[in-house]
Amino acid sequence: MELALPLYFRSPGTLDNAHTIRGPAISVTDPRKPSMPTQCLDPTFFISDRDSTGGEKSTLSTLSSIPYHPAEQGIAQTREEIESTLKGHGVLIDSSLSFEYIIVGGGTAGLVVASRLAESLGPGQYVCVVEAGTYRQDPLVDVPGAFGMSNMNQDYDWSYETVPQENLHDRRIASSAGRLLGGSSGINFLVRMRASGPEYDAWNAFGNGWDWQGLLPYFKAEERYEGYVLGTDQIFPGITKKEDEEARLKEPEFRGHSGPVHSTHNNIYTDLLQPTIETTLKFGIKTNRIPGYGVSTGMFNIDIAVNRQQGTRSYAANAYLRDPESIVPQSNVVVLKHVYATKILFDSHASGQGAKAVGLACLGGVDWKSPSPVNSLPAFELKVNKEIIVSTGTFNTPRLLELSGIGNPEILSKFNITPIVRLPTVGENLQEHPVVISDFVVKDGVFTLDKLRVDPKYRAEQANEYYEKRTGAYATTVSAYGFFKLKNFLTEKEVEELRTELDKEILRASNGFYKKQLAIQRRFLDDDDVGDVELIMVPRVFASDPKDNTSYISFVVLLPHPVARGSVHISSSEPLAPPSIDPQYLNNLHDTKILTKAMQFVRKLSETAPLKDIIVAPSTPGPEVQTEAQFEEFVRNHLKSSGHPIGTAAMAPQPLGGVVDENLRIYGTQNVRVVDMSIAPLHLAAHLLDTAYAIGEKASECLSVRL
Ligand SMILES: Cc1cc2nc3c(=O)[nH]c(=O)nc-3n(C[C@H](O)[C@H](O)[C@H](O)COP(=O)(O)OP(=O)(O)OC[C@H]3O[C@@H](n4cnc5c(N)ncnc54)[C@H](O)[C@@H]3O)c2cc1C
Repeated sequence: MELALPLYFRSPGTLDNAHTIRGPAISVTDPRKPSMPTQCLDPTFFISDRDSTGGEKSTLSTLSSIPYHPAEQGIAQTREEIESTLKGHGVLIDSSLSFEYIIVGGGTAGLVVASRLAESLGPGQYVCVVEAGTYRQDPLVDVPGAFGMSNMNQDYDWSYETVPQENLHDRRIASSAGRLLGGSSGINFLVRMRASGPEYDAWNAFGNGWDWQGLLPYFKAEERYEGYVLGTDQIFPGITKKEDEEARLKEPEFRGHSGPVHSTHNNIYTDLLQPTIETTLKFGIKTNRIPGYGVSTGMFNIDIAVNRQQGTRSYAANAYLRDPESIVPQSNVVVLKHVYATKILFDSHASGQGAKAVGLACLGGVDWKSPSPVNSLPAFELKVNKEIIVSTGTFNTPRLLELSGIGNPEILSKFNITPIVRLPTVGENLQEHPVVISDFVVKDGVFTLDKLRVDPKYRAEQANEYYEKRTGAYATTVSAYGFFKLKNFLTEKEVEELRTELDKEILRASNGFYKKQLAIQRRFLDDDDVGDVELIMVPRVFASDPKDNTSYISFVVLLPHPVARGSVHISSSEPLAPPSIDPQYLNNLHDTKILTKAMQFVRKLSETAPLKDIIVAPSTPGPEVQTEAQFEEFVRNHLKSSGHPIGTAAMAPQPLGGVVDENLRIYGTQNVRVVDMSIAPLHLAAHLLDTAYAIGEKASECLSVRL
């Protein structure tokens, strides 16, 4: 039976009329699974006629091409709607009523703070969350197997680009950051992990008192660990039953079981896992049953942010807000969606202990795909009683601070912004993990997640399984992640050359903060508990334009501790103008050499049994890429952003170049804090989601409201 898309999926101009879907007719208000957004469950999402012809579209890209927005989500809020939301709380714009706290940015860390603050407020006291995006109950967010599909899509993502990168042949690099309620936790790859202990301890080298042991309770506070269905010893070669049992015994010390964000593991493992792990073991890269217990090196079965019972992404919006869909998600949290903060407003009469924030200037109703002129948008101001918490993420936080007059006076004066707080390092110290991806064609009959793309029957079965049980390939993401040392793939002479290279960078470092950071990174090179390179095995095509009926194995190489430091600054005083993002990728030999040699290592892995027994040929880069110079050229042409920027409002002493103190308060202000990944002073060998939640949890305590 062929079925046209239900009416509310239609979006003129975006949906090709010929693009119909096949499958059993299922009512969108199907009562069978009332606890779950029914839209997510409709198996017709996964079955398109284009796919069944074996055409170029994969199931997942079909998923991303469906304009799936319940009407209210796509519509920008008008001033009237914003006013009525506020009125519902007894708050009138322009009245003398004010919020106790305003959280700018309803993202990963921001929603933690909003939720925890709300727990401590009395009747009639409100936290206001101002979020530029909206709540998206949507398969591109909710379905775990759709990971990555919303990236660089303006409905979900700020979709930034860097300035041309000199060392990447002037390429501009696509740079994602979530623009929806839940922030980047709603568009990321659902990976959950913590860095190794010494890396958090290194933050304390900047005198802020933050370290691994101190952060552990906050990691536990955010986590609802659901455990394994299968024992890891049954899944990962190299892990014994005894190790598995010991890990379970240690769980109470390291795992949280009653926090809001779900954590579990995949239940489907492809034919690529065993050979990958057996091959990396041959290079001395051990398997690790307990990453997150203080040492996150080795290959491991990653935790994923999936609510196993519902089969959906667990993220800041649906974990920390009780009911993110309603206008009043939590009794004393007011969430303003589609509202963009343009400026923190300060009391011009305050003197003495620093600038005092009294409110926030906002624009409502921004249509991000084609923003109207600023003066035609509803503008309003919110008043704050206690504090403003800036949680707009590493790219947008320096933008908001600079637009508000907090930053380097030279940059501010270029855009005729009067400096309120002179902090020359706002927007500096940008650190980002560069990644390079390669993939290989695998032999026929080897089971990979490409089966969803190449096999319509399997796809239909999996869609039904997801609909019925919320399990199967659509509830599955990537499993095998690992961090390892340079010595695992380089000779001692090569490692020594890289140490020397880093020593030279330390001597060249232009300021004390950077010098100190590099000295720590130099120490990390000799610490077996801190990874120098990350390897992710993606069990499907990830780098190539896939061929029909062909399956792939992909490897992502990521550099956890780059030497490169970049910046993010405003490019205009016009509040909607995107910031100028300059990560300075590969501006040094150290980063270039490690990434190049790691790519060569991946090729070597592919030529080593048992991996080589399932591989037919390299696809991207192709077999013609052989020499170190050719691999380096490949890296320059293909390097991508990981979505892991940090550091633009670093937590460090002000004389050293810090923007916030150990309580995350911005120097020179009385009541403005930054709570997001921009406060991290030094990068981590980890994906950042859990750390962002932990920062939010700890910040809530800094605000003296809980524990
Ligand atoms: C594509 C991608 C994949 C990733 N994959 C993983 C992964 O699998 N695992 C992992 O651990 N980490 C991953 N990360 C990193 C991790 O998700 C982020 O580091 C973390 O979520 C950042 O949290 P945050 O609170 O700093 O910012 P965000 O979560 O990005 O929140 C910032 C919020 O502020 C809002 N905002 C910004 N400016 C304004 C303004 N002026 N007014 C109003 N609202 C505003 C934004 O819309 C957003 O909601 C990924 C990141 C990306 C981008």
